[in-house]
Amino acid sequence: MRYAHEVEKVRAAERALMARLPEGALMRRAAAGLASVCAGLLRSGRAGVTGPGDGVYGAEVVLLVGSGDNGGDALYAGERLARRGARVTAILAGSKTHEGGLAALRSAGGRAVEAGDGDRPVRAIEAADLIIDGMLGIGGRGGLREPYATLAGHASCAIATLVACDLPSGVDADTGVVSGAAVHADVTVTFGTYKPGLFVDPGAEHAGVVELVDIGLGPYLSDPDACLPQAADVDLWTPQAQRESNKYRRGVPGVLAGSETFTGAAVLSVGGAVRGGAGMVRFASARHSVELVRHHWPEAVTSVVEDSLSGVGRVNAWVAGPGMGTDERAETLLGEVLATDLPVLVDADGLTVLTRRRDLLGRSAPTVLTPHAGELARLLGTDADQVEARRLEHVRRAAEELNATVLLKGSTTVIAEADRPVRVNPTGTPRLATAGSGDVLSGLIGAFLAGGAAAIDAAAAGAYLHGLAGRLAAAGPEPGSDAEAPISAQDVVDALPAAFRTLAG
Ligand SMILES: NC(=O)C1=CN([C@@H]2O[C@H](COP(=O)(O)OP(=O)(O)OC[C@H]3O[C@@H](n4cnc5c(N)ncnc54)[C@H](OP(=O)(O)O)[C@@H]3O)[C@@H](O)[C@H]2O)[C@@H](O)CC1
Ligand SMILES: [K+]
Repeated sequence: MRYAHEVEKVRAAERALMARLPEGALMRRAAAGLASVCAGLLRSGRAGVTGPGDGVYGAEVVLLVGSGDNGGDALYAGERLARRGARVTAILAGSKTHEGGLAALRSAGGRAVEAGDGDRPVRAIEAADLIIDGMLGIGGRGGLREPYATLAGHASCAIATLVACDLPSGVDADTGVVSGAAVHADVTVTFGTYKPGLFVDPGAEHAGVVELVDIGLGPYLSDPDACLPQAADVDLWTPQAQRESNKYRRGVPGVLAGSETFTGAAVLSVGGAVRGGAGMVRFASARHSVELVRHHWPEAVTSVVEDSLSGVGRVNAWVAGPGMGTDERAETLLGEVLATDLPVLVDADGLTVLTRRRDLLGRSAPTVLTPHAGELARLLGTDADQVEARRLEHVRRAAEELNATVLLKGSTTVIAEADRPVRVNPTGTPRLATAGSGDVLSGLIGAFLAGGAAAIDAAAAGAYLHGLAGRLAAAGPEPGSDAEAPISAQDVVDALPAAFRTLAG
């Protein structure tokens, strides 16, 4: 798991640690880590001069330097690279410049130009092998002002490898929100702890590959605000098929989905549950949906239901909502599911019913809600645009107000439960924005809930494997190829076994 802390907590830890260290020591640690990553990039030939040598000697390095300590880090890192023979040019963009850092760079042979000095900054950026973005770090607020915005544009278009110091300038550290221009980095070297904005789009997408440099903040950091699960975590959260396990031990999800008119959602949701490792899936719906599910998934045990689930048989968790409609019948059946003391996942039409029946959420068993931005906006009585713009804030609020584990789908899927760090899913792909993809996710999470996983673990594992299956389906079987193709929700179902296999690897 990777853990992220908001700015306020980073600052508090920084103060506590700084009180024990000589002045400037922390900045020098950060700069040493930054310089070391940059030297590694130059050495590997990913950036800069190729041929014999260490890749640093003779490399053209440009520093974009802002007025705060982020600029200071960049200047001290530039000093280190200059001492190893790099030709370092600092472009001074702030109203003031970190004096110690600038003096150190100059003493190592580096030079400085003002951002407003004609075309010299642009020429330096165009000639660079590697650019360090030291304009703004955790002190940045709102959209980038000039000349930062213009420099961010030039640097992001340059052929040089672009390394962001602590975080890409223009990305909000706590939320990942980008308002206007921002640096689009290849690599971000972040200090002490990850920042939530590096996990969540559009910030995540601007950060590129993120490298964490340990500067000793760890013991002084309080609880994290967000975390990014890794394959090993997901492996722990997915119920393992023990050798002795029979189909009941692995857990039986019940899927309440589809209707006389809408059948596709039901087929896909059951598909997610079957491929999620459920020993057996019980499916309850209107006759037409039942017929289609029996045809596609003979392994499901089906029941035609009207206005009661009494004949469905024993289940360990419920998935309710995909394609089930929003009429009175749907409301009655959803009410019956939520009145049980079993874990329940509610998705799609089920969420629409909940907008008018919030009272159904007054339960003590685990509840997982899987809305997209529009559905969450309706549940919270706000606009979808607001939810999209501030996803972390809204998912946290929803978990508190709705008494549930809330998984907000989208460019970055985020999962919240009261009093816990938000889990951010690292595996999504825009290719998953396709009809029926969410239905697959609901069944998959349902399988994990039925297998005994805690609600937040089931949701995070489901999002991870679903995203990975989407990526694998889009990439196809060609190893090492970057080519991708559009995918259908059924392709995601079919790629789930391959996604599971990567966990073992
Ligand atoms: N925490 C740690 O443990 C460590 C932290 N370290 C480093 O310190 C960094 C934080 O430094 P910091 O506090 O000086 O803030 P920083 O990001 O450089 O910028 C502040 C300046 O930006 C300006 N400004 C703001 N918004 C703007 C905008 N939209 N557009 C344009 N300008 C804008 C604002 O100017 P003002 O609005 O006041 O005029 C203010 O002067 C941190 O990210 C890390 O790199 C390491 O050295 C060691 C360990
Ligand atoms: K930066």
